Amino acid sequence: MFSNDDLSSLRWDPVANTVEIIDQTLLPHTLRWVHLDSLEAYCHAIVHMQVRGAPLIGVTAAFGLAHAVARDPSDQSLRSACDALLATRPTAVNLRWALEQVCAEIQPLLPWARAEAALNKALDLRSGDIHSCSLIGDNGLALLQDLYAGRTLNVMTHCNAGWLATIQWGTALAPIYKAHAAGMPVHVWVSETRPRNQGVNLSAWELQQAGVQCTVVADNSCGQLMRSGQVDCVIVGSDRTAANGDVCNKVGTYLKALAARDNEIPFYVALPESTIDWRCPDGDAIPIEQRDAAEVLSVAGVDAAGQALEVNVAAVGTRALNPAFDVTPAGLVSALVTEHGVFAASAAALETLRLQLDR
Ligand SMILES: CSC[C@H]1O[C@H](OP(=O)(O)O)[C@H](O)[C@@H]1O
Repeated sequence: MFSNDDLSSLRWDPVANTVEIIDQTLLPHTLRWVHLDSLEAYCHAIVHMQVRGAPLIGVTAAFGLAHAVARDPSDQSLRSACDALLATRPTAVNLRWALEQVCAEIQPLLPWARAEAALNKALDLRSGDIHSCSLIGDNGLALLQDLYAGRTLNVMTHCNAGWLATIQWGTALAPIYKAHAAGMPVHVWVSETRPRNQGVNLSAWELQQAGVQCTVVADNSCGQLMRSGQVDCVIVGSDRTAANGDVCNKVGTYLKALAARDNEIPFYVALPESTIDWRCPDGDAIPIEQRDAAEVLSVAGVDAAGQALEVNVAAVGTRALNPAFDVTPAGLVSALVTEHGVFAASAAALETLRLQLDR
């Protein structure tokens, strides 16, 4: 699995000198690769969730900055491109992290040297993400093996934290792919994840492509599945984890963490170091993206003839609120699964990691 770029969510086209991304708003019904050939196209792709998922947002933005610098390497161009990309979505810290990584690399350089250095940095971040997510898979696999008792292991996940949210492997789904590859019988409860349906649209598609058994369930049925003993553990991703271990992830994560705690089920968060915000003291300091209410009031899909359509599910004039994320307090998280190992969701454990990494 993941032996080629066809199982990557973003690939570099050296001929066209642009990246190609999968337009995730069309999945699972249509798999379409799209060239991003302007800074506006990169920003549009992130704002409208053609690409989504914290690590993928960061890597995409890095290539977007490299694209802008290749056209105008001036300090002003660098600043305005960073501002435009940073303004696309507020919650996933990988966006800021990736832009800072590229800027740190090229700001000291003379303008004529910046374009190549920016592209090389973006390519490094892309390959680094693949490596980090593979290691997250290895570290998470050890936790699944500890839980495995000779029968199918039932893992619940929320939203999509698979390879579509990163470059390859994913974060929350990486241990599942590793377990499947190792021959462990594993089944995934895929929570649909209203309102953007990343679970039913993306995770279910990914897992089926990989031959991993999965069942889509309504978000609201997950508590009963846990209470009736049908869930061995929950694994989710993160968009920003604070220095005290609080986890900001797709809205609905907090409710699953509460149900898991009530049923004494391990609740794991899988994330790369790039998703830890060392400057953020706790979850209350994390900006929660408020998306268009229309996403709650309508559903997109295809009709019986396979034609794309969007239907309104509420009466005209109905009001809706659409927070895209929530914060799960560190005390509800059993462990943080990173590329550097498994850590307690606590300020002390993360401080140990920070010192280990010299951040
Ligand atoms: C591996 S990060 C995945 C993370 O990103 C998703 O948010 P969105 O689809 O809005 O970008 C969700 O929170 C996932 O857990």
